[in-house]
Amino acid sequence: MTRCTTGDKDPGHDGEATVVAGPGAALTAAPSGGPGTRTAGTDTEAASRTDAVTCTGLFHAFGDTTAVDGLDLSVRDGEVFGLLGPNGAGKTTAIRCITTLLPVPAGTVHVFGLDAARERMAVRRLLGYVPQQLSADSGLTGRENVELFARVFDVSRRERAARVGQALAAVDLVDAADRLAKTYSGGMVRRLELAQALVSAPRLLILDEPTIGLDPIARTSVWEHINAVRAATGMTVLVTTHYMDEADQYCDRVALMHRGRVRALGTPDELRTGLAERRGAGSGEQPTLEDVFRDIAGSGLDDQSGDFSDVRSTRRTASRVG
Ligand SMILES: Nc1ncnc2c1ncn2[C@@H]1O[C@H](COP(=O)(O)OP(=O)(O)OP(=O)(O)O)[C@@H](O)[C@H]1O
Repeated sequence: MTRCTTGDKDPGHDGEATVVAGPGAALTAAPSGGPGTRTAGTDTEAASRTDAVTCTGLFHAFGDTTAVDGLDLSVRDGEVFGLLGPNGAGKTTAIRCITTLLPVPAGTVHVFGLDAARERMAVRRLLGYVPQQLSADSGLTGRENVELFARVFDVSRRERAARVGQALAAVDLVDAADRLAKTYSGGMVRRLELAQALVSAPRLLILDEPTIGLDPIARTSVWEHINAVRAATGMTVLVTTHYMDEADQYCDRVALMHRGRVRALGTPDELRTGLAERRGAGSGEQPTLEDVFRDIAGSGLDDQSGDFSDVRSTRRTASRVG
C-alpha cells in the first residue's frame, strides 16, 4: 500500500492565557441525522445537548516534549469546528487522542458522551477520520479503496455496494471510480479519502489538514464536498488547517491553538471583532484571523513555532499517490 511520508516536528512549550469569544459564540446545527439547516441558538440550548467532542485538561507528552498541555475544548453537535495553529501546536496529537489512536494519559476526552479512554471501540464506530498521511492505495481503483474501508468498518455485506456508491457520489468520483487511484489528481485523492471516511456514515468526521498541498481550485472543491455532505447528513466536522482563509470561510467556530493549549475560541467574526475592539477605534483595517492569532500568541509565535507564512512554505508535504 502506498502511503505518504511525514517530516520533522518542532518542540512545543507552555505559556499564555486563553481568550474565549462570546456570548452565544456560534450558530447551532441541526441534530445528527437531520438536515443541515442551521438556526441561531443560545448557550443554554447548546449545553443541553451532548457535545460531539469534549476535552478537559487533556495532556499528552512524547518523552520530554509536551505536545498537548491541558487542552479544554468542546465541539458542538453538527458544527464545523476548525482547530488552527502553527507547526507543533499540538493539533494532530489532540486529534489522535480524540480518535483513540493515542492514549489519554491525563485529562478526559469524550465523543458524544463516550469516554475515549475507556470506550475506544464505541468511539471509533462514531468516527470518520482522514489523516494527514495519504491513506489511499495507489494500486487499487477508487471503488476498491472505498470498499476496503467499508469492510474495515464492518459495513454489512448487504449494504456495502450501495454505501460505497453513495460515498463515491458524494465526492463526485462516480465516473472515475473504476480507474486506479494512481491516475488521480491530488484533489481527487483527497476526495477519495473523504469517501473512505464517509462510507461508515460517521456522526463525527475528523479531517487533519484536508487541503494541504492542493491548488486553490482543488481546495475549494474539497470544502464544497465537505459542506454538501454536512448539509445532507448533519454530521459534525472537526478539521485542522493552517489556511486561515479557509477557516474563516468554512468553519462555524475556530479554536486557535498554540503550544498545546487553546488560546482563543469563537466564531471567526467574534474573534476578529474582539481584536478590533481591543485595538480601539481608528486602528485601521478590520483584523484578519491571522492578526488575532499574532495578538494572542505574541512574540512566542516568531521563535520556535514559526508563523503561518513560514508554515505554508516549510511544513511537511505528503507524497502523492503513485
Ligand atoms: N510521534 C511523536 N514523537 C515525538 N514527538 C512528537 C510526535 N508527534 C508529535 N510530536 C511532537 O509533539 C508536538 C506537537 O506536534 P503535533 O504534530 O501534534 O503538532 P501539530 O500542531 O499537529 O503540527 P503540524 O501542523 O506540524 O502537524 C511537536 O513538538 C512534535 O514535535
